[in-house]
Amino acid sequence: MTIIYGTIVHTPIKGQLEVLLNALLLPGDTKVHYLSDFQFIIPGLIDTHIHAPQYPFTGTCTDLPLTEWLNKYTFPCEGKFEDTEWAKTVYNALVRRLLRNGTTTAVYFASIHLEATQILADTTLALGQRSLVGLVSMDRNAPDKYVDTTETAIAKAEKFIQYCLQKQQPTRLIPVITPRFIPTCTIPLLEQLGGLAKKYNVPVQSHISESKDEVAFVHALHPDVESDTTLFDDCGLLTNRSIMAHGVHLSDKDVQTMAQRGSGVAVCPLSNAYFANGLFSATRFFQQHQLKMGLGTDVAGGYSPSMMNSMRQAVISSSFWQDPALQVDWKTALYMATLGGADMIGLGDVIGSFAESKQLDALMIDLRTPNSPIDLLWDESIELLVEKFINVGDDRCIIDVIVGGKFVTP
Ligand SMILES: Nc1nc2[nH]cnc2c(=O)[nH]1
Ligand SMILES: [Zn+2]
Repeated sequence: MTIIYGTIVHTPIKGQLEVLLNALLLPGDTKVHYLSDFQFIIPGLIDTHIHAPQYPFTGTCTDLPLTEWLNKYTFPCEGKFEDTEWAKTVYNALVRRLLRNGTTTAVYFASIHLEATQILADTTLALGQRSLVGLVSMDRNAPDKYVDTTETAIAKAEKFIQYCLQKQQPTRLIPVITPRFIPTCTIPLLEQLGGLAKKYNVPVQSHISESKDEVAFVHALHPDVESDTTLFDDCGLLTNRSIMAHGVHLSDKDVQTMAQRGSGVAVCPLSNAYFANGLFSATRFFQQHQLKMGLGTDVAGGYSPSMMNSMRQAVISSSFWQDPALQVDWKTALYMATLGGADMIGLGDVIGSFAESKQLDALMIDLRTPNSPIDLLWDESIELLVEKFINVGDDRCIIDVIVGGKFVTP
């Protein structure tokens, strides 16, 4: 058995940091880790929205509006995952990179390929990352080489769900129904995916009211439909396990509907800065509708695979609201990246904060590690140390990564 003794920091209540000087009991070997004054433990970070097959072009190609970006860069890159060797190479690199950056749970969009999506699921299990994985469904408005028919899309989605369920790892590997977004899905496809979500009681993910061009595209396809929200709802895709990315152009009525269904938004502030043509009203939607929310990187629409950059961008972008009451502070960003995200993805009883009844997903942080990006020049309270880590720390400060009580540091 391993005991970690030292400072533990988490956000059990939105906007509030709790610091515990305590001991954590871990199943495993028989060592005692005593943390130094510059080390502390925080919950593992949860990326609630990331596109695994877009990892090769992360950090480039953000020069076009969403629909042009999809056609020029994204669909061609995702299409290459027909090649299973390529999928193994990329997914192995990605999952390691995410673990190194403290992402202990990730909610993935894969591609339309069954084998490559199974490889992503296997890779997360093998490397010890908790994951929710979706095989992408689309049956129109995509290149001929990278699109399914309604029938093949449904058959693949169902096969992938069965593949994951048969692994019997209900808190480790969860299959997700994944209509890409409304423009690439016919209504029969959306309805049948809603049927699968119900049949297997699995989560749903998609993109919702992301950008001006996306909203216009949906309006051109469905002039009589009020919004993405009403169409998803009509197709049975807004459940208490629905994870909808972006939501920058949701109306209050949409948010009310989502909140009533128990659905949540994966807020992706970095990619919103490039594609969304607006700011997400996180604080207002939480206060007025108690909307569930997590944070996502949205790689590669977001240029960074690190959730630290998502947290920072959540704070930075919210500073553009004139009203200080609408801004997001770093503690709230940490909450969204941990317990907020856990609640939204249906794992709030399992991970996201420290409690005896929960599994232990945690990061060991060291601000005095060799090569640390942080110079500590005077005495600072633990709260200031955590704030410094959130704002200027990086993977060099994350010295250990623990999932389910097991060290999975790459
Ligand atoms: N950001 C983003 N939005 C989308 N909408 C449909 N597909 C995508 C995608 O891959 N990334
Ligand atoms: Zn996305």
